[in-house]
Amino acid sequence: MASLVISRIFVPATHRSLRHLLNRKSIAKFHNYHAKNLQIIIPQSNQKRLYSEKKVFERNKPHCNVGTIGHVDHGKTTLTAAITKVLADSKLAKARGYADIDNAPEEKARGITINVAHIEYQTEKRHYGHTDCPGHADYIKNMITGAAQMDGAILVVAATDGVMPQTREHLLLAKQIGVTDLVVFINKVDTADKEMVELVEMEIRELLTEMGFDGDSVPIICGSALCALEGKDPEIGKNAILKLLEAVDVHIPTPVRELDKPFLLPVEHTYSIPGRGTVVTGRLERGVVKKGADCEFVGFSKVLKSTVTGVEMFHQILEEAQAGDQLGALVRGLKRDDIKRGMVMAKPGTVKSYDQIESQVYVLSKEEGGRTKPFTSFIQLQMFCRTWDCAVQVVVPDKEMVMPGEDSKLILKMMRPMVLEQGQRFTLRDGSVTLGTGVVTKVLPLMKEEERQTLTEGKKAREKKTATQQ
Ligand SMILES: Nc1nc2c(ncn2[C@@H]2O[C@H](COP(=O)(O)OP(=O)(O)OP(=O)(O)O)[C@@H](O)[C@H]2O)c(=O)[nH]1
Ligand SMILES: [Mg+2]
Repeated sequence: MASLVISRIFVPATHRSLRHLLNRKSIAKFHNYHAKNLQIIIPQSNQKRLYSEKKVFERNKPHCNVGTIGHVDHGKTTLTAAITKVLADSKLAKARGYADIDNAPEEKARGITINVAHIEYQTEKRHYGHTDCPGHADYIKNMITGAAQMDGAILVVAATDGVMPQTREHLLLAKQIGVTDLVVFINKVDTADKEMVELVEMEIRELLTEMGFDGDSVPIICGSALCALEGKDPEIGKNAILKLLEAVDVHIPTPVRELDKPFLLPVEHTYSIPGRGTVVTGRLERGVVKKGADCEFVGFSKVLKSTVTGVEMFHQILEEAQAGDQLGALVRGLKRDDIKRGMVMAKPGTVKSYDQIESQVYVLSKEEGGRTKPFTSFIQLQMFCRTWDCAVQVVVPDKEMVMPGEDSKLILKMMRPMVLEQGQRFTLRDGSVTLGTGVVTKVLPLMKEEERQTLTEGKKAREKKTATQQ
């Protein structure tokens, strides 16, 4: 609910301590108002100063990207909040409340996570970027993008439910995207008895082995995120969280980053900051980005040139962003609407868009959550890669049809050209079903205009047909 604005405070440009002034509580106290009912207006000139007063990020520990995955309502967001709370006690994080993480109005109303959220914290050993993924089946698309940024994952399973459909699906997707290192947290042990927790642990180990993870040696920690968040029962609360973090420190290795390659950042979000310009965020896939670097945005049939005028990580200024960093880059001369999620920000001239590829795809079996029936050429699917997704038409080159559970060569014709490279992994979905996972084996020359038109017309005709059938 929007709060009633009972006063507007104009922060003067000449004030000496902006940071002090921007403390809502202190202004409210000074003016005798309730802090919630205050609107603070900052002139543009001050916003620039504010930016320059930001703390500089100290790179004194290795950076690692982790995140929470698992079935809806098993406690991923509660665990994320609990981790920051426990680490805040030793000044290694800023405590983030549950509502602070799920902060979109629809998320609050439905009590579920829809968008991925990025949170920062540290242990003694490493600095972490943590992605809290949604569990609900409707938001699998956001989960795929979220998991694509992780170096390792924390799988959350509620002891009250055990393994559920999205536990399986998330594990499978994580594996396909290339997240192979895992730690498991069995949550809600405050409401389950000991035998039940043991059963759930066995069930998880079995599932992990079945899916090709090392089920016997993946660390499984039991606890209650809610108890940790509420400061109750330290054995299953705070101490369990500390055990979990230790397991993450030890079992999720810091990946070797490709620092010497030209930089590439798949754009996850774009923001417009009044008085400053446009900021793009995402995880730097490779290379190093510095203030002043020339860059190019490629994708959706566009190539836009720009310059990076500032780099930040979790609201702190970075001298230089390195591969693996979850960063925000301020870019010159482009509007927020010019850049779209799914584009790639790269060193000029180093990446190209393609609309046809040859690939090798593993088609999931029915038991793995895939299709029940085989498919033939001309099926239309949705391809997910980095932060973009795009409709594609399939050509099966050397056989009649592809059965679930099979490995096959496929040619994919995309509705629009996007940045792709040989060796890149992707996921194919058919409506709400994950059909398969593949790797680009060869990029093909761009389609001719007529061919593209037939493709888009075919897509429209099919869409019309399904609409009339419904
Ligand atoms: N009893 C108990 N309840 C818990 C615990 N952890 C979380 N919960 C409750 O479980 C419900 C779901 O928690 P969330 O953290 O929103 O679950 P989630 O996995 O983030 O859900 P999605 O993001 O929507 O997939 C909330 O009502 C929590 O208060 C726990 O350790 N014990
Ligand atoms: Mg959540």
